[in-house]
Amino acid sequence: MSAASTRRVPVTIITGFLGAGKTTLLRHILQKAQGHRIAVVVNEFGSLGIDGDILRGCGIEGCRDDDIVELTNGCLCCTVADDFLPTMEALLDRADPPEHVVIETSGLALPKPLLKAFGWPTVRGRMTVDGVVTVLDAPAVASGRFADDPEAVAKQREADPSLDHDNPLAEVFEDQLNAADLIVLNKTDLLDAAALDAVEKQIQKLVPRPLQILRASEGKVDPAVLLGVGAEAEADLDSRPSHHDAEDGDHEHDDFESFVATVPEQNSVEEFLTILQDVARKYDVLRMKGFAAVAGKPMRLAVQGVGVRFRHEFDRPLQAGEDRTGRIVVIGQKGLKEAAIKSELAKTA
Ligand SMILES: Nc1nc2c(ncn2[C@@H]2O[C@H](COP(=O)(O)OP(=O)(O)OP(=O)(O)O)[C@@H](O)[C@H]2O)c(=O)[nH]1
Repeated sequence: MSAASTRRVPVTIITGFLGAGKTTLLRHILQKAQGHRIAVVVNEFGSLGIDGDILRGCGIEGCRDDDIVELTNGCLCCTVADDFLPTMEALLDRADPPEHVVIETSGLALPKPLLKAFGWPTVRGRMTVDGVVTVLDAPAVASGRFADDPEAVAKQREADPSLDHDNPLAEVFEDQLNAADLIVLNKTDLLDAAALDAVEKQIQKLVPRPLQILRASEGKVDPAVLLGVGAEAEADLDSRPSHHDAEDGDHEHDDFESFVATVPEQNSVEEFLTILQDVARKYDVLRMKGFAAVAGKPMRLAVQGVGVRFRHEFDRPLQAGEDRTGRIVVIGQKGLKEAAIKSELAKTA
């Protein structure tokens, strides 16, 4: 057997909480890594296939549509055997298999079950996990979004000693940190130097072993660093503790909820953004993303919200006769008030 045929295809897993900047980072890598055959596997929670759309729309030369595979049938960490492994095998069995595979997990995925999948006989020996890259939203970490409230935890423990978190966000955050080979501290543009130093110290304390932390804005990290970690992470599972080790990765994400809300054609971008921000604030929404039409505008408006911080752009022309009803994915913690949010988004200002 030749050296080329025994070479294992390196895989990079990009994880990180909802809205941390995974797709932005991936897009940057694809733009900078021209000339390399990279296949991308995207998994979203509560999907309208938006991330796939964004990546396909990147206009990168040599990046073919079939190099971007979307897995929308639930969260990767729960659908490993049904969806994920067959997808990996199909990539490997292509006439021109990729040189590198990058997987963007959903923001709520626990990376460990995915890592374990690389020990399955059908892919073991053909692929290796080059590294798990965990993207962090620096201002969200700084604001304590993922930290437990110690008093609430103590109270909960009194009631049920088997519980160790009052904040499901903290649990996902820790699992994603514990699995990391490399951390990208993203959105550095939104914090000053002192706050960044403090966040970095906080993260160093939380990780189970010393890790390199790369600071980034708009996911701008050198692909050569990101895609050449050489960690062989699948062979090193024990040093990556997970809150769900005892459950053998069986994690139903029942701490979080998501739905798609339809929105009518809007009168103006500004008014629409105000509605979205109000809804995010009032109902503690974690993530919103989707599309809408605006009166008099021939282009589709794409909106992205992480908490109350929103961005928007007109991303593509709306076709003649295309439905001008918009659709927004809304994600939050369990108990999200779906009916109330849908009714607020069904109105225009
Ligand atoms: N200010 C600022 N915004 C950023 C940065 N990186 C990403 N964003 C914005 O943050 C939002 C979320 O970015 P995404 O790349 O979609 O995040 P994600 O982690 O892929 O999100 P999910 O797939 O929903 O979990 C978008 O509006 C981005 O434009 C950054 O460095 N600074």
